[in-house]
Amino acid sequence: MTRTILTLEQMREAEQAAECSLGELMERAGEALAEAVALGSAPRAVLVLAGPGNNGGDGYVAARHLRDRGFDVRIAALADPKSDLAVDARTAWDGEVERLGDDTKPAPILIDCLFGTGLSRPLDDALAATLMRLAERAEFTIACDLPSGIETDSGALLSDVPEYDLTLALGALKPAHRLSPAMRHCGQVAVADIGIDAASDWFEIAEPVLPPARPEGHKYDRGLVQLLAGEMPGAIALAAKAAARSGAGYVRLFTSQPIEGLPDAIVQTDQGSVQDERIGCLLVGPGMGDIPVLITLALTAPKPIVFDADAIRHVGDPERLVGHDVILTPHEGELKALFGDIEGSKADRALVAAQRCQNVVVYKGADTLVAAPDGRLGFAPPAPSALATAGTGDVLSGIIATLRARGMDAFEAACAGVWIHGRAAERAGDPLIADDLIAALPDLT
Ligand SMILES: NC(=O)C1=CN([C@@H]2O[C@H](COP(=O)(O)OP(=O)(O)OC[C@H]3O[C@@H](n4cnc5c(N)ncnc54)[C@H](O)[C@@H]3O)[C@@H](O)[C@H]2O)[C@H](O)CC1
Ligand SMILES: [K+]
Repeated sequence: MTRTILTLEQMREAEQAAECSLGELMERAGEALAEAVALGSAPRAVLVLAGPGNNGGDGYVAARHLRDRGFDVRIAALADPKSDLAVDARTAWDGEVERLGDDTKPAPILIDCLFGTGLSRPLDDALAATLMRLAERAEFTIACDLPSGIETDSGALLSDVPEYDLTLALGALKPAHRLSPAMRHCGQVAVADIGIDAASDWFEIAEPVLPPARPEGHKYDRGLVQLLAGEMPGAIALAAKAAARSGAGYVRLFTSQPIEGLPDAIVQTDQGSVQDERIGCLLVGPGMGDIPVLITLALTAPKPIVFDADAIRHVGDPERLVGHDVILTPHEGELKALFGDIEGSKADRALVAAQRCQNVVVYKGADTLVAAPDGRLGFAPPAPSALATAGTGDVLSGIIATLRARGMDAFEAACAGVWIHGRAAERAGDPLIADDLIAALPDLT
């Protein structure tokens, strides 16, 4: 199921538009938090850290529900509640409230309800140190909505942040749950349905529905991926194999020198035209090197194109791509080479890039994003860090080119490719090499 991602502003609007009262939202949030803890542990000692805002309010509610479920609950508060909702939640808790500090004793279960989406500045050093110490001493750590210390829209760490076992996102995912560096601190991320129902163009990329192959179809129905080789054969060979193993009907490589070791089914030729109507998608860039004329050639083709790696660096001006049907797959350095410095969070940068070239941009990294010029933004679910090895990007471009050639729309193909690539990495294990990803593709495509 696709999970919606809401910014701080959208979250506040959604809260106001909710059919129930804000108090009811907080009650559901606290109850969901207690439920999540009870699912993960038999009743035992719990320490709830409560902040001054509504995140703290959720903590008082959760404490009440956990005590009802037989947990031995302590609350340590940073300060008295400031918001009306949090005051009400505090009042409904008839147990003791400790003052949070250096001498706060740890417990096997730690619930962090210090700050959520309202965090506006770094935690004080002493508070951050206390949080780190208590998290280290706990066996099960859970963050309410967000780990405290994280900026919700950018995913930046404003101070030291523990790595939690579980983060319970309230109402919807926030950008920080799927952006680096914050995402690595969230642990497993579950979403609690508290009655907020907001639409957004931002979402977590989910398992794709791939186009079925027609039983009576021929090889061109399954897609002809046309690759243009450049100076270095290794990268384009990986992309070609990935394209073939992702279910392309036909993979053809224009190359002046045959590349050794490729399956015979991948046709290598120095003849042919990018004008061939049967081409489903062109792929240019892996191993291209310094042959920018390949970009000019590809842009004469009347068909969709994937530009990866060196091709991105050689486009020159993003506006050159306007009016063409292109998917760009830059990592950080390539994005900067083509678009220069763009202000804002990674999400902002991805969308600005897509706007400027009027095409789909797959902005790669530990937190890959897929941006469309119309404002849609897909956030990749976490993928193994073992993907940070040479050649994995070539494999991704090969997968995306095949999905595009199989008839998927550019944004859908890019999102699906990113999802499949991440799952292939999970299957390949750690450490992996790019070839291991290719071996995992047939089961996923
Ligand atoms: N969105 C929903 O539908 C619901 C969200 N809930 C929870 O409410 C928080 C957001 O609450 P808010 O009061 O806006 O913010 P916080 O609790 O995160 O903190 C605000 C509070 O803290 C002060 N502050 C900010 N940064 C610092 C700092 N570094 N040091 C000290 N103090 C700081 C700030 O001035 C405010 O006073 C959301 O995440 C959910 O957990 C509700 O449950 C209802 C449903
Ligand atoms: K929190």
